[in-house]
Amino acid sequence: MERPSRQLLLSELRIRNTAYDVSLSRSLLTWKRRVSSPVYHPFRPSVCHSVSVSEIISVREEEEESSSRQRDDGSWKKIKEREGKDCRQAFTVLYVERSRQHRWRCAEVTFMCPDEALCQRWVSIIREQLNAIASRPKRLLVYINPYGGKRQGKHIYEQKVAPLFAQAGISTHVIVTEYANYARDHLKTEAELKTFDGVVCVGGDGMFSEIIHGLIWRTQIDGGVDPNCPEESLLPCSLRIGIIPAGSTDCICFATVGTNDPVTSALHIIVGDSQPMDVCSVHHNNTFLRYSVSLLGYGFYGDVLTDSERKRWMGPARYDLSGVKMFLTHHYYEGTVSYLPARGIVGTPRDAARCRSGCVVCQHNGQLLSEKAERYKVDEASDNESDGEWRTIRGKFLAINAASMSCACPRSPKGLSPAAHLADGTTDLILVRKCSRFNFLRHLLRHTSKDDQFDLTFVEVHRVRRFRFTPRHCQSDSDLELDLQEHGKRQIFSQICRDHPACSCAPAYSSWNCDGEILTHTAIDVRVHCQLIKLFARGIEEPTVFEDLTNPCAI
Ligand SMILES: Nc1ncnc2c1ncn2[C@@H]1O[C@H](COP(=O)(O)OP(=O)(O)OP(=O)(O)O)[C@@H](O)[C@H]1O
Repeated sequence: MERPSRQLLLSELRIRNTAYDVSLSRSLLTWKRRVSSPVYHPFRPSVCHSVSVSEIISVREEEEESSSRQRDDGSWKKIKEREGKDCRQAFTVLYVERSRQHRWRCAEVTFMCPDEALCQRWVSIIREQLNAIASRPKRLLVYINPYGGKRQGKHIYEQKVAPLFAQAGISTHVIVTEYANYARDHLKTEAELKTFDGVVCVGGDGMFSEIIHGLIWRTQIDGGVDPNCPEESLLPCSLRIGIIPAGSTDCICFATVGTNDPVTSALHIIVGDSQPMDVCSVHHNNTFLRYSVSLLGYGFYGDVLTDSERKRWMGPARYDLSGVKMFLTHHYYEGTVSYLPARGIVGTPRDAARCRSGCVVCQHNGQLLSEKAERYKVDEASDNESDGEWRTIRGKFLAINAASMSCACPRSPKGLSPAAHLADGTTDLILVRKCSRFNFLRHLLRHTSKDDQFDLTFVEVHRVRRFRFTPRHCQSDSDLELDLQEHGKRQIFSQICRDHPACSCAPAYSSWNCDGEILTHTAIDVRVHCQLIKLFARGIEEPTVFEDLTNPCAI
C-alpha cells in the first residue's frame, strides 16, 4: 500500500460557521469536521472530505467585493456561501466532483482563515502544487465546427467550456472553421504547433477525424516520414487532443471518457489527462487513403453508410432505415482477406474484461510493441512482417469489420467488439460469412444482449496488427480499373439489383465505411500504429476507482 505523502499544511479553518481540520499533502486536500465531543454519534453525517490535488482545478483568494460581485455563469457552481464573510481571509478551491454515469462537475468550497497571512499561505502553496503538475496544458489551439450536430458548437464552447478554461488559467487560440476540412488543412500547413500544449476539437466524430488527419500528417512531414508509404512506422504526435462533444454521435468521446458531456471533457483537459490511442492507416496501392480509430466496415456497415448518405435530409433516423433496408437486401461480397495475427500480446477478442481507465492490457502491449519497434530499428533486416506469418481467408462475406475500439455507443452498448482495446496496437477483425437472414439477425441482436456475438459458426474474430482485403475481380489496382471499364454495364445492373431485393444477384462491390466516411477504394491495406495519438482523457473509469477516491478518509 502506498504511504501517505508528507503533510504540507495543517490548519483549523472554517467552512460557513463550522470548524474543520484542513490538511494539504502533495496528493490530497482533506477537510475534516472538528468533533467537540469524542463520543461516537451514529447519526452524525459524514464529516470528512478529500480531493486529489491532481483534480483541483484552481484556487482563488476571495476579494473584498466578491460577495456583491455579479457572476457571469453560475450553472456549474455548486456552493454559494460567500455572503456576509470577511473575504480577505477566505480562499476558494475549485475541484472535480464525480457525478452519475461518468460525468464530472466543477464544485467549490470556501475556507475562512483566522488571518490574512495564513490565507495567502494556503493559496500560494496550493498554487505551487498545481503549477508543479507538468501534464496540465497552459495554451490550447481550439477548433470549433459551427455546423456540427445541432449547430451548437460555438454556444457550447462559449457557455460551458471557455469559463472553465479561464478559471484554470489556460489561454486559448480559438478558430471557428469556415468550411469542411478547414481545421485539417490549417493543422497540416499553417498552425504554429510548437506554441501549444494541445489541440481541442469542438464538434463530432467527423471533426475529430479532421483534427487527427491534420495532426498526424503534419507530424510525419515535419519528421521526414512519408505518410504515403504503408511500410513506414509513423511518428507519434506530441500534442494531445481534447474532444468537446458537439456532434450528432460523438462515439470517440463516449469511448474515451464514458459520457458525451462538454463540461466533463473540459475538466479532463484541465487536469491534463492522457489516454493513448491506436490509429489505423489505410492505403491503396501505396497511396494513403485515410486514418481510422474506430470502425472499418465492408459489406453491411459500408452499405448502410452509403445508403444513409442519400437520406441525409432525414437526420439520425436515416441510419435505422438504411439498417433495416440493408438487412433485408442481404448482400454478400466475395473477396480475400489476409491478416497478420497479433502475437505475443495479452488479451483476446473473447475476453470478459473490458478496456478501462489504466488498462493493463494496453500498458503491457504498448510497451511490448514499442520494444519490438526499437529492435527493428537496430536490425532493419528483421523488420519484415510478411515472413510466413500472414494468413489468408477467401470467401463470401456479409460483413468484414475491423474494430480498433469496442465501438460502444448508446445504440450498441456492448459495441462491435466489446473486448477491443483503445491502445494495445491491434484491431479486432470480424468476419461474418454468408448465412441466412435469420442467422445474421441473431448475430446483430447479440450486440445488445448478454450473449457472445462471436459464438456463431459463421462468425470469426481475429486480433490483428495488419490486414488486407481484395475483392474478387480486383486482384490488383490495374485489374480494378479494367473491371470498372469492362464491367460498367454489370455495375449498372448491380445497382438495379440493389434496388430490387427480390433479385438474388449480389453486387460485386460494397464500400468501406471508415469511421463514418466512405472510402473510394475497396482493395485496401490496413496497418495499426500503436498509441500514435494521445487524448485529454483517461478511458472509462470503473466505479470502484472513484468510490475510493471520493472517500479517502476511509482508507
Ligand atoms: N465550417 C464548416 N462548414 C461545413 N462543414 C464543416 C465545417 N467545419 C467542419 N465541417 C465538417 O462537418 C462534418 C460534420 O461535423 P461533425 O463531425 O462536427 O458533426 P456531426 O457529423 O454532426 O457529428 P458526428 O460526426 O459525431 O456524427 C465534418 O466532416 C467536418 O469536416
